[in-house]
This record gives sequence, structure tokens and C-alpha cells, in this order.
Amino acid sequence: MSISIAYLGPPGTYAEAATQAYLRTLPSEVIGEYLLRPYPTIAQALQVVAQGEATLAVVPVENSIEGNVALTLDTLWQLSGLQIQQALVLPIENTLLSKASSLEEIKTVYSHPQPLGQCQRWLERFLPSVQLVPTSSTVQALKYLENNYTTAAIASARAARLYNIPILVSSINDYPDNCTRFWVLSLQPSPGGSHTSLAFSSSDVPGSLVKPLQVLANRGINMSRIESRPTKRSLGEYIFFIDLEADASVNSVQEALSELASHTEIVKIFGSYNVLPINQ
Ligand SMILES: O=C(O)C(=O)C[C@]1(C(=O)O)C=C[C@@H](O)C=C1
Repeated sequence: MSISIAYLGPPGTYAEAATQAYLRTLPSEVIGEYLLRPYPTIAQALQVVAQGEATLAVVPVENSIEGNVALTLDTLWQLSGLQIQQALVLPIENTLLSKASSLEEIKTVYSHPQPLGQCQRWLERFLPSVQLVPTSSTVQALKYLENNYTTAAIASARAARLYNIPILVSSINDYPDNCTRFWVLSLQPSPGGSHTSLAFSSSDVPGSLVKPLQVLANRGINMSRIESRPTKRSLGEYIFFIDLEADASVNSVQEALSELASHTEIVKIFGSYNVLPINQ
């Protein structure tokens, strides 16, 4: 029986590169059982796993320059049962792809909003008057390059090779150490590991953030990330996404997680897992 992995496609996206990197971490004799399934949005990749139509999803969570991937966090909050199996940190090296022979010919640059943000300063410096157009993925941006010598796309060198498109300028990141953290999620219980992720909502009253954080601090549990997203119910109400440097199977962490319930409205525990850096 094959194991399907959902990701933001089409092939050639950074999400696909992360999915391939995840496959390379598995024993070679099982890799043939995995089937990669591209989806047009991150939300759909997560939904098919939550509905049991795919086994795993590989989705971006956070970028070192642009911060959180809001769509991933919002979708995870809405769905039930998804557990993190593994985190992967993938280096992101953006390149400018175009059929133009020089930067002067370019009038429009297409890409996913994240790479447009990751290369913002480069774009301001070298292409200050072009129009920037967001697309649903870096590979979707490539379709605007067909038979057009005034357009460019920001995508990976791998996408350029796959779709046979010339690279006009390589390495255009504003900061060289650009990397994105991905999560591998499924309906299986998470395997345990060095990090635990959770999210909670709380009402807009004094201490609604301090109290849950105090529960963690009281037990010496270190937090490696905190992000907020609006509940979308009313202005000023938030969902907090937290990563802990701790394994939920440890007694004190388990106690803290159960105590959180009394200081929050809804708590969702996404599980404990290890983080793997990927060298490309
Ligand atoms: O468009 C792609 O190629 C993606 O894989 C999406 C995505 C993202 O959603 O952040 C993934 C990682 C990179 O930081 C840039 C874009």
C-alpha cells in the first residue's frame, strides 16, 4: 500500500524540495512506497490529511526573514487531529528566472508572497519600478514567463532546471542565511522529540497571556517561539502559537499542558517531534 504525501505544488516548489528532503531521511527500502501529491494551496494539503485522504502533509511554518506562514497556522487551528511528526529546516536560495537578456527589459516580477518579501530589498535596489505580482506558489509564477521577455519570476534554481527556464540572477535573498521551517504532519500520534508545539485562544482579559506563560515558566520549560494570529471573531482577540524546547512525554511538561486548560479557552497540542536541518 502506498503512503501519500501532500504538499503545495506543482513539482519544483520549495515545499516539494522539503518533501524530497524528508523522503531522504527515511530508510531507502521504504521510499518506493511513498507517493508525492501536489495541491494548489497549503490549506488543501492539510485538509486532505485531516480527512484521511492523504497520509502526510509537508507544509512551511516559518521563514527566517518573513516570519510565520499565516495560512499554515490558521488552517492548523481550524482542523482537528493533525500531529507533527518531524520539523525540517530548509535553506531557501531564491533566484530570478527570466527569458529577458537583461534586468532593464523586465516590467513585472511574479512569485509567492514569501519570496517577494525575502527579496524585497534586492528588488527595490535592482528593479525599483517593476510591478510585483503575488502567485499561489513560486512554480505558478513560471507560467507568466512563457513567450514573454518582459516578465521574471522568483523561484529556486531547481525549478529553473525542471522547467528549463534561464536564471538571470542567482542568489537574490536579502539575507544569505534565508531558511524556512517545515512541519511534516499526519493523523498518527507524534513520535516525541526535542520540541513540542501548541496553540491556545483566550479571552481579552488582563493576564490571559501571562497566566499560561507562567504555567510554563514555573516548571522551567523554555519557549522557543511565540506567534499570534487573530481569532477572526473580533478585533483584539488572538490565538497564540507556542513552541517549547521540551518533550510532552516528560511528567512536568505533561502537567503544564494539562494546567494550561484552566487558563485558556481552547488549547490544541500539535505533538512532540525532532527538528532536522537539511543541507542541500
Ligand atoms: O511557493 C513555494 O515554492 C513554496 O513552497 C511556498 C513557500 C511558503 O509558503 O513560504 C515555502 C517556502 C519558502 O519560504 C517560500 C515559499
